[in-house]
Amino acid sequence: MTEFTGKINRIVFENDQDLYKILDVAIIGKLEKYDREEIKVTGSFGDVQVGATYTFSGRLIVHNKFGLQFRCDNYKLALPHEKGSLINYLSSSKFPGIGKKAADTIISDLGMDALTVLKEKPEKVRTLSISKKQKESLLNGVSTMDSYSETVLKLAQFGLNKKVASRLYQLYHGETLAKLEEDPYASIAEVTGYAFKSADRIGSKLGISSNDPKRVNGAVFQILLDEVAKEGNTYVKLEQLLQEAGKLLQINEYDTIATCVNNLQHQGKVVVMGENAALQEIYETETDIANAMKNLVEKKQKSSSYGEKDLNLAIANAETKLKIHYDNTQKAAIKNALTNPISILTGGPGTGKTTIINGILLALKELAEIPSSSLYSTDPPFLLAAPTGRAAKRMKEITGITAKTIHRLLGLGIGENDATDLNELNGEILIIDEMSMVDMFLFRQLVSSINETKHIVFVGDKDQLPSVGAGNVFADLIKSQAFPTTVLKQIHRQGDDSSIITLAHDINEGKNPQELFKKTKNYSFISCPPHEVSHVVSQIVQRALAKGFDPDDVQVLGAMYQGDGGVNNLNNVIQEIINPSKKNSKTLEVHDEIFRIGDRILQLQNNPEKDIYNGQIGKILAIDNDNSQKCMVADFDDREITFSKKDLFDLTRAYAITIHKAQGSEFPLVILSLTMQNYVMLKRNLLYTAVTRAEKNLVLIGDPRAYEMAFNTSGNDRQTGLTVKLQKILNVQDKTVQEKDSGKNKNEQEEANSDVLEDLTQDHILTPELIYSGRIDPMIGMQDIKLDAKTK
Ligand SMILES: Nc1ncnc2c1ncn2[C@@H]1O[C@H](COP(=O)(O)OP(=O)(O)OP(=O)(O)O)[C@@H](O)[C@H]1O
Repeated sequence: MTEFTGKINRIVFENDQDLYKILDVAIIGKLEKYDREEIKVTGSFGDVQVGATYTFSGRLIVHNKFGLQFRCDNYKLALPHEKGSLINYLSSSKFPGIGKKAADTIISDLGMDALTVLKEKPEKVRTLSISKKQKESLLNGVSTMDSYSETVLKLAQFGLNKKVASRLYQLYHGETLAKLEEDPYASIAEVTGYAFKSADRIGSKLGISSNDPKRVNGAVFQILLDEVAKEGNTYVKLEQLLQEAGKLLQINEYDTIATCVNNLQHQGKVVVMGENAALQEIYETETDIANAMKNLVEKKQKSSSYGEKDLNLAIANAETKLKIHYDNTQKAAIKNALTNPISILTGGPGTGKTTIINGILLALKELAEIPSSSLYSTDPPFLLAAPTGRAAKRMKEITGITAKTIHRLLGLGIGENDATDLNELNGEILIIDEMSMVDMFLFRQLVSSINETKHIVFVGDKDQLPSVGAGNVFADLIKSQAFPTTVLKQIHRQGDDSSIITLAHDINEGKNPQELFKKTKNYSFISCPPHEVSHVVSQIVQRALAKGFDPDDVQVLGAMYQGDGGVNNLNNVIQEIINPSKKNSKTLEVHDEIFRIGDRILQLQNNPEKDIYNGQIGKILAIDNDNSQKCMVADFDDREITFSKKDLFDLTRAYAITIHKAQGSEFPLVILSLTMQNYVMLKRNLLYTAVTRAEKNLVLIGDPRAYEMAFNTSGNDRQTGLTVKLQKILNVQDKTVQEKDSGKNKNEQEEANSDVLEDLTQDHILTPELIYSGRIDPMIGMQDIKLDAKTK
């Protein structure tokens, strides 16, 4: 470790995302083994000031391109040592309101160590004969004197790693320690990696007691957050919340926990509705969606209504153009789309969803007399979008009309755009495909960006796995019965691949389980124990390649990353077969994974800037180890995308991927592995989603019991509140009553609607009094636990 003092001449590079900076520093005194006057210093820095002097510790390194640099691990502000400089520093912009005279007073009263003294004993400020405002300014300046290294060191003593400490610093700057010492639990979820366990390490060092409200609040908050992030649920049963919080806190004072739930409610962080509790933000997301949907439905009057005769004629013309005959359900779907402001289309593979989208567009073009020139322009009146690039591409291929990812359509995450600056959506029609993949947050942004669209059609397969992000929007929209919905059941796809489709529909309907284990032309089952999965997979892959399959067409799917038969291990095995290491070939190593040129890769996060999305598959074209900003180039759907070293954390190899990541993609040959190691995940919608990824061939391997279990366990059971909110706000139940009681006048009806709105925002929030008045018993379900403890 070397140390030197220097003055920052300028900040050459800084990054908004983290604290990494490159500084141009003039050396004061000497830096060992370096004889020039200036040096580039790199590392993580807080709010360092140009012109200020710091002591840097670290080591000299040789950068491939830029030569000798100083990599700084730790640094400290070097306070001015002689009076003139200290006066200049105190009267600088860092301490607004303090001039040379006040600076002189401070030094005369507290000496040359004034700043250190004030940092350690801020109360000494009282002894100074300067104004109140100047005292405040002085203490402010002192508290934010760069303390990044100090903060990281202190947080390391609390067991926080540098990454988390840096993220906290980025948020709170010089006040990080003060914030955490005041309430370590209040920052849970503010930065990635800082959860209850981290907060609790600080809490216990600070001597915060186990039932301290701050600690209890933190645990309650953590349980609610986990429920959203891990389970995708938008609320938790109060009983479960109290139990789990008790477990996390290791206390059984459930009334204390209930009081804290109420306090969080008063603070506007949690909402209690009946016997459930939700994070305020999540509750509001669902409420916003319900409100936006209501507004869209109310624009009904503005949506064009076409006569039955014209509709039939337009559909018949579309049939002629496409050379098909729509069955009656398909025709009903097209009519639904063209006569309602919002409609829904759901169906399994091969039921004709894409063919119907085409029909809707062809018929609408004729009915609304849209000229072809505007239809095929870059800004068409028909807005087509899907959550993945792949699905958008398919829509475009089939309809010929521009289709975008939802992110692109909204301009989300691109450039400076934030949630308040989204594109306004206007057009004759908006069609969203692969709706099951859209989570509640993206959906809220989508529906709140719609300005004038006469028709909106949501298309998808409600029985697929729900979105990766929280909520179960598509299923909830359908369940609410608030929108005309067509459920397609008839399979239209014919040919070699149809046995897989029949199997998929059987799985979905829970019919004919024996079909899973049959050997057909398109699919077969191979039974093997978990420790043999990787061997069997490698045999099948080799056989498929020998039979002439293109390596890009072979996709292995699993349920989990870890374990012998997990996706990570399978990637190692298949990479060695499909893309083995060659002498002198360039490789990149990230997180124990080796990437080679030619590797198939998977993007793990949405990256609207690069226009690549979670679940998208690409192929590595080039690797440059010496260029950290452009270390990899990969092909994603015929576009060359450049990756920096940091971007690589969002990539993994894609020879084997999880079923969740495969949503929205299809492959000619799918090899699916399921064993009882995947116990917790074995649900029908997982198996159904996996099987429907296979276009032509499917090999099922693993434990037959695992397949049976998945077959017999219903899925799509997220706890969400959207259905009820939609039904209330759109008065779904009352609609039937209204039909019977059509005598009700308009004013009465409007009154009823406004009651519902009120009910949605007010009545569902339980006050603490209500909890204690017996509607919610904070001890619900706890009796058993106590009993258990006693019997033990
Ligand atoms: N009414 C019909 N008559 C004849 N063929 C049809 C009809 N409807 C759909 N098809 C054909 O069935 C096949 C599947 O249709 P389509 O691709 O639209 O289904 P999908 O629901 O979008 O399926 P997937 O989700 O698997 O892509 C296509 O080849 C399509 O041309």
